[in-house]
This record gives sequence, structure tokens and C-alpha cells, in this order.
Amino acid sequence: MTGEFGGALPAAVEEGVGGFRTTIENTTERGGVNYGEFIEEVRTFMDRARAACPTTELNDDILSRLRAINDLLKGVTIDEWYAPSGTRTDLPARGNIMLPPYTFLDQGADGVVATLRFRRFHLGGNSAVHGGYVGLAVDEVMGLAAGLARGITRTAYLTINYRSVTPLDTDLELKAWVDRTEGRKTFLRATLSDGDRVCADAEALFILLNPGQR
Ligand SMILES: CCCCC/C=C\C/C=C\C/C=C\C/C=C\CCCC(=O)SCCNC(=O)CCNC(=O)[C@H](O)C(C)(C)COP(=O)(O)OP(=O)(O)OC[C@H]1O[C@@H](n2cnc3c(N)ncnc32)[C@H](O)[C@@H]1OP(=O)(O)O
Repeated sequence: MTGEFGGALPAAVEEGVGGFRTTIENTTERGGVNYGEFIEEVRTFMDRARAACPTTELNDDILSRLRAINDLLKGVTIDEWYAPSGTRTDLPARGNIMLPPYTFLDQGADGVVATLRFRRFHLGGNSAVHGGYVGLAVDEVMGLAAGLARGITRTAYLTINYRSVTPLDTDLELKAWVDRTEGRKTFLRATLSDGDRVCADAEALFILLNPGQR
């Protein structure tokens, strides 16, 4: 792996802990006590960046401030295993700005129920969520359901049926549950609903990783 953030994965593979490290020190202090507010502010920035049509002057003003902020963040870059984004389990969507913010209502070996809300950042068109973001949310929550049931897995396939338009700015319910298992294979199902209306349903196969498997 090369580039500004490269080099983190090979060390983990050498340690033989599999594709997603399970032995991470799972503290919720990393990033500081206000890290969750920072992530939420970044999300708001992403929403507004998608919605805004700035003047040239405003664009240039924001650009110079953003460059200064990016320089600050570059000075505190660390490897993926200890970066709080994606590993702060106390925050919506593990503090991962890539994901629509979700929180669990219920979680166990049989399955999980999460509530989530897509925002302007996730717009596809005509006030509807982009289908790729639906897939992202479903993959994430099914992956966590597979993880709770079996251990660390990777998605082998994921089939999504888009049943009706998924709305922005609406609290939705995402359920994912284990349908059956065969050896390393876990077959799961999921539904994404707006109240009684099903927006999407899905079926997927997740494969339990072998020790040291990337
Ligand atoms: C809950 C804890 C929270 C902790 C939080 C803290 C930190 C956060 C850390 C982690 C994050 C936590 C959760 C993650 C959340 C979301 C997860 C997202 C998951 C993904 O988004 S992950 C990216 C996309 N994913 C890939 O990047 C996979 C690329 N791929 C491969 O890496 C290999 O392909 C692999 C490994 C899949 C299999 O490879 P392999 O060599 O291990 O096994 P093999 O090929 O032998 O398959 C074994 C058996 O599955 C059958 N099989 C395989 N593929 C099939 C298919 N497509 N259709 C039908 N059957 C299939 C075979 O036919 C055989 O079946 P049989 O045994 O019956 O012959």
C-alpha cells in the first residue's frame, strides 16, 4: 500500500488477526471527548457542500480555511486500526463519515435492528437516496450482524432489491438477520423500512475469514 495513509494493513496481516482486527483496544476516548461533535460537524459540512452554490469569493474563503484545517489534520494522521473514525463504537456509525449515521436498537447473534437517517450528502435525485448508499448501509449492518453471529467476515455477494424510493431526512429501520450457516458461510437477509413501507430488501453471503486472511 502506498500514499499518505499507506502501510497499515500488512502489519495486521503479519500479526495474523484477519481482515478486520479483532484485538483493537476498544476505548472510546480516542479523538477526545468532543470527537463525536467533530464528526457530526463534518457530516453537516458534507451536507452543506452538496447543497451549496457559493460565490467565487465565498468559495475561495472556504477553500483557504479548508486547506488550513486539512494541514492540521495531516499532522495527527495515524494508522487505520487506532484512528477513531470507524472504531469509536460509542458513536453513530462507529464515527465513520462514509456511512449514514446509524445506531443500534437491538443487537445479538440472531441479528440486529438499527435506526438510520440518510441526509443531503446521500442524495441520489429528486429527494431520494442514492442506491449505492442504500447498499453501503445494508452491507455495513449485515456485516455487523454476521460479525456478531460468527466473527470477522467479508461480503462474498450482496443482492439488493429496491422496492420503493428511500427518503432523505427520515428515520428508517434497518433489520439484518442470519438466515442460515454452512461452514464458513453465513447467509443473511435484511430489510430497510420507512414505517410499514419496505424501501429495500437484501440477501447476502458473508464468509468467515481464516486466521491471517486479509
Ligand atoms: C461488532 C464489532 C464492532 C467492532 C468495531 C471496531 C472496529 C471496526 C472494525 C471492523 C468493522 C466491523 C464490521 C465491518 C462492517 C461491515 C462489513 C462490510 C464487509 C465488506 O464490505 S467486505 C468488502 C467487500 N468484500 C470483499 O472485498 C471480499 C473479496 N473476496 C474475498 O476476499 C474472497 O473471495 C472471500 C474471503 C469472500 C472468500 O474467499 P476464500 O478464499 O476465503 O474462500 P472460498 O473462495 O474458498 O469460498 C468459501 C466458500 O464460499 C463460497 N463462495 C465464495 N464466494 C462466493 C460467491 N460470491 N457466491 C457464492 N458462493 C461463494 C465458495 O464457493 C466456498 O464454498 P464451499 O466451501 O461450499 O466450496
